Amino acid sequence: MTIRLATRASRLAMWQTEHVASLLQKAGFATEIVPMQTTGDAIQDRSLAKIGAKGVFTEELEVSLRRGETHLAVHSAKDVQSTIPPDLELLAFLEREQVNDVVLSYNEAFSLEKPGIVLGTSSTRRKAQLRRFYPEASTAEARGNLQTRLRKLEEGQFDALVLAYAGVHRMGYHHLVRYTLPTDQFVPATGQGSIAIECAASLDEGLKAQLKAALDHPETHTCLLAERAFLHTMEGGCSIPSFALATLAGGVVRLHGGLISLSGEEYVEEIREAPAADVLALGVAVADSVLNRGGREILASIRQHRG
Ligand SMILES: NCc1[nH]cc(CCC(=O)O)c1CC(=O)O
Repeated sequence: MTIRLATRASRLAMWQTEHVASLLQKAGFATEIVPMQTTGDAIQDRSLAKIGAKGVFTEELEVSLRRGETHLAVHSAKDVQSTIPPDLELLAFLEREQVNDVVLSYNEAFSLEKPGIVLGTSSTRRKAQLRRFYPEASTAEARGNLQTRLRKLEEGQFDALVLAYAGVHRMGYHHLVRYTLPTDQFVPATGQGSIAIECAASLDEGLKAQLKAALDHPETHTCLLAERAFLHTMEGGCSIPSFALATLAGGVVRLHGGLISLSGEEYVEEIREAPAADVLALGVAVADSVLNRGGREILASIRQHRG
């Protein structure tokens, strides 16, 4: 049968969806890719923190799943809101790519230590982390898809650009990487580097099982459940500078989660471990600990700041 795949039309989204299609073809399915524009693609002049809406990159895709026009929606796991409506379901997570944030520049001699540098980023988390760990640098807004951001870098709107390695690698820009930022300081956003597969809850159970077997990477899935439980408890979408990275070794999940104020000054983090069977409780426990040790005050000040 032919599996219809809903996707954003950006080059990164199309690359990811072609990757999903090739895995499905190996499992014997025919595929058809159905690209669509999302609110997040249409609005390029404001930062996502200001748009504020949940699911700006996912909603149109979810509508097509509900109407039965497509079987699966392909998302960057990072862009998927922490709560999925009950008539939809996250079926699979693809094997995670290297999770780090990276710094790209056309200048081979680019240095993060040089005073006065301007770094382009569109993420409140990265802005706050840069303020904390590189207080001498300043940041500039860099919204838009990867190609738009790279063009802004080429035009000299900033000295370097901070992005997820996953997208940079998939788009073939890794020759511009000057720094791979360490994940213990630049802890990534929930889901970074993985591709999430969503379907309607009503899809045939036998078909769901076959699709999941073709696409899901169980270790990544376990880690993503921990990170998403953290994000859900944190009550924040992608506009809140929270971070969470789970890793799995020997059946034990280690979750590093936290929250940082916009200035980078307030910083609360927690690292805990639990058996893979207890990932949901682990995500909740790490988030509760962060909220109770100053995270609530950070969230309140961010909300006040937005007005
Ligand atoms: N929010 C945009 C977004 N969503 C997913 C990726 C990169 C790919 C990934 O992390 O899986 C990006 C760009 C970026 O943050 O640099």
